Amino acid sequence: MKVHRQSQSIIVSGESGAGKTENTKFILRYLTESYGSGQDIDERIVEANPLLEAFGNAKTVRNNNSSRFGKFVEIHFDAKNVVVGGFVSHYLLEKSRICVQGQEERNYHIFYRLSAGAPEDIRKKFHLGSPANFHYLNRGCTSYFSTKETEGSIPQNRKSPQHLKHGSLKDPLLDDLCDYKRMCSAMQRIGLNESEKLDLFRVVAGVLHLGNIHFEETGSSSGCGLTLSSEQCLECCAELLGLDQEDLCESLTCRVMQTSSGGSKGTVIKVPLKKEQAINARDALAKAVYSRLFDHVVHRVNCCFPFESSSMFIGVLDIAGFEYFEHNSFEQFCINYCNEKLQQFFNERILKEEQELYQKEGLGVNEVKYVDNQDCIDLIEAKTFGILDVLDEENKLPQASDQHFTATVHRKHDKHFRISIPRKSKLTVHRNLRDDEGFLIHHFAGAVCYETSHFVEKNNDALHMSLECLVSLSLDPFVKRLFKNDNKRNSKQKAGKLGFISLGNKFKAQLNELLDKLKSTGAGFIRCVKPNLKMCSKQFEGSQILSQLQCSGMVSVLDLMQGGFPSRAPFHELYNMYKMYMPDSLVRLDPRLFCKTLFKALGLNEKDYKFGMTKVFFRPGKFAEFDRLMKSDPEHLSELVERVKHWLICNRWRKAQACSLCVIKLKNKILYRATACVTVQKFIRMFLCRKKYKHRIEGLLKVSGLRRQLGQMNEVVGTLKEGRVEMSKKVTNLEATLDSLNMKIKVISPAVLVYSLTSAVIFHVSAGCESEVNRRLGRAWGVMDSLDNGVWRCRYLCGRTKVRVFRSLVLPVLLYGCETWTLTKYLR
Ligand SMILES: Nc1ncnc2c1ncn2[C@@H]1O[C@H](COP(=O)(O)OP(=O)(O)OP(=O)(O)O)[C@@H](O)[C@H]1O
Repeated sequence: MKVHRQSQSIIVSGESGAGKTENTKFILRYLTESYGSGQDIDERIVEANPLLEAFGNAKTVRNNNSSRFGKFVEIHFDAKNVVVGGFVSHYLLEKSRICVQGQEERNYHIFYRLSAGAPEDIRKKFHLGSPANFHYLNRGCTSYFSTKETEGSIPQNRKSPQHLKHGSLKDPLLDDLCDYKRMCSAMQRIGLNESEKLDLFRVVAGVLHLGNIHFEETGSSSGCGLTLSSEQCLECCAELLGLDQEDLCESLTCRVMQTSSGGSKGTVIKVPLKKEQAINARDALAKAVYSRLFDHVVHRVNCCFPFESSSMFIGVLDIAGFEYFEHNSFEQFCINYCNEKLQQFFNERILKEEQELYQKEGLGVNEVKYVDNQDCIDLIEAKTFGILDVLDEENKLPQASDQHFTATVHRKHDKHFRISIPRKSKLTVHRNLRDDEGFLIHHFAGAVCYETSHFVEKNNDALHMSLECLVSLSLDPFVKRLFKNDNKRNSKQKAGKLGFISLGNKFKAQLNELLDKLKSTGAGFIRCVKPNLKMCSKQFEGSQILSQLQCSGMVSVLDLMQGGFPSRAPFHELYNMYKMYMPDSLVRLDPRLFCKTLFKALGLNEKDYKFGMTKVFFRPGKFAEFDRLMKSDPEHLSELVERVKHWLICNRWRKAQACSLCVIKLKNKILYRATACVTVQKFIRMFLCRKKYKHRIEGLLKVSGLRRQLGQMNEVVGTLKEGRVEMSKKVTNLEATLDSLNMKIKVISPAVLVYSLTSAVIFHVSAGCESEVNRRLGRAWGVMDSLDNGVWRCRYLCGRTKVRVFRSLVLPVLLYGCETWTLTKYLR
């Protein structure tokens, strides 16, 4: 960012448990500690993590501290590269976990940390107990993470029977009791006051009690009612969420409908819900409340490091990698879609753009093939036909069903090679699915079979109107605020109809916004690789590691790296970075020559770098090596400068000798084919006509013996065609010439290139007294180097032979335009 003056992003990716979050934390800490303002804003950015992790991370079978949401953390800097603030965007919190988890998994950490660590008064106030007492926790793992030291500090009545029987969970980085304290101090440090903290805890407890409300068929009607034991939970939940107890009960067991036709149009009626429907309503409410709470936590965190303006930012993206389980649902579908997009970005940035750059700069690196996944992205996100839009259409149908949606997807894409029916899966468990129960997508990283049951439900982010009204009119100002925007939407939503907010398309929009942002920055990638599935250190399972590298496109990248040059810098940037270490005589050099001279003098291995048209490219790690050499101690530096000077002179001399030989050889080789020719003599004569330059050029010709050499050159330039020489292009200064060469090389003929260069040199060498000639000489050699560029490009235009012609045309001019003794002086 400092060098390129451009915002940067770092995309950290990998499987669950590979280390994305840990590494993201290292990056954030590094940036804030190295470039922080020394004020508490730096600390706040780092301290936001324990809070976000408490609400958004959970124990899964793959990772004890798995982030169940994606985040993009931007650290903003001012013009002096000092941290001024931060901003966190979050993506796709896994909502299903709030209500149910796998047997060995847990709900979000906050539930357990609160149970294990909250002081007795909070515990009583929020009616908390052991995790085993809560329906939303007790179907998964109910044990706490603890260590030997903290195990004794957790009161027995807070531990579940599972914890008491099997002991606590162990992880060097997790401890629910300590983490509770850490989270509280993080809250304090980032500026949350006591009442804000309690608001968060109260809603968390409210969700737990909501889950304990159970229903039973009433028998008398088709509806259901609360079980007897649930009355107490209803009371707790209503109290904690600021709801009226009766309203809550009614909203969970009935749905308000408004008749839309007939004489009774507009009449509001209550339709009792069946037990299953009531359970769904309860879970939907719990998910909505918790996810709003999470949105609020992120929002609140963002308020802790505000900034008015910033010059640039470095963003770190930590988002779940490609996922494939035995059973894959809408969550995996979204996350894999996201990974397809990120992979495409990676391909474009690392492989496509890189190769295009190599080609443009003429490095001659072999092409690396990679799979373009645009077709898979289109399959998911294309308008009308894409799976996301098909799903939205299904959601809008009066009788939406997962089977109908699946059948439509298969019908619309029956010939698409990326999608097939579950029967085509290699796994038996998928082959047992009916055609309308799932689809198999061939992702860049492998085939994944998605089971489509609940896709329609999961794609809808809206709550039933009765429930939305209930919470958005809560007596608790905090809960009310969580649902503030919904209140406005309610007034527009028709009673009885489940409003529809497409989660899939919301995610698509978020993702496209994120990608636009990433594309506007310089991007770096960190691929985390999980060494084994056992969550233990120092064990490396080769085949698993290899498959992760293949999935993430690393194999193609390594191919490219092997033949490529991952670090690069434009000549002028290197020039600006190192000119302060060099004496004036070298600073006067053209940036390209300056760099070349340095590299040669330093004795860098020529395999480690390459000169392109505008940049110098390095093999991995070589730029750092070079930088270290340049920034070494002053004694070493002065020795280096002497070496640079010596190399420069020797090289010029060698070039001069080589070019003389070249001219003589060419003289004997080249056939004169052109009919209408313009000779060098002709254009020299034209310059002589211009009074302004006449005496200088004449003088120069005398001194340098150029005239004799020109005689030889006349023969050489037989290939220049008069009609293509653009005499009108007056070369006014060297830089302009080079600019115009770089810009116009593709449209002008090689003849013009030679003409422009030659004339530029004559102009400049002849532009002043002897010392000026010497000074200009440095520049003139710059032309030579630029000509090397020209030579490369010309290779494409007209082949090697003519390229040599160009070199030999210009070199003698340069050679005899300088005073030989200045060269030989150094050589001696
Ligand atoms: N650099 C590290 N040093 C020590 N332990 C690490 C490091 N990176 C990862 N780990 C271990 O691996 C575990 C998983 O890491 P992390 O939570 O960062 O994975 P993740 O890729 O973010 O997973 P998910 O996608 O599930 O969130 C950590 O809890 C820690 O135990």
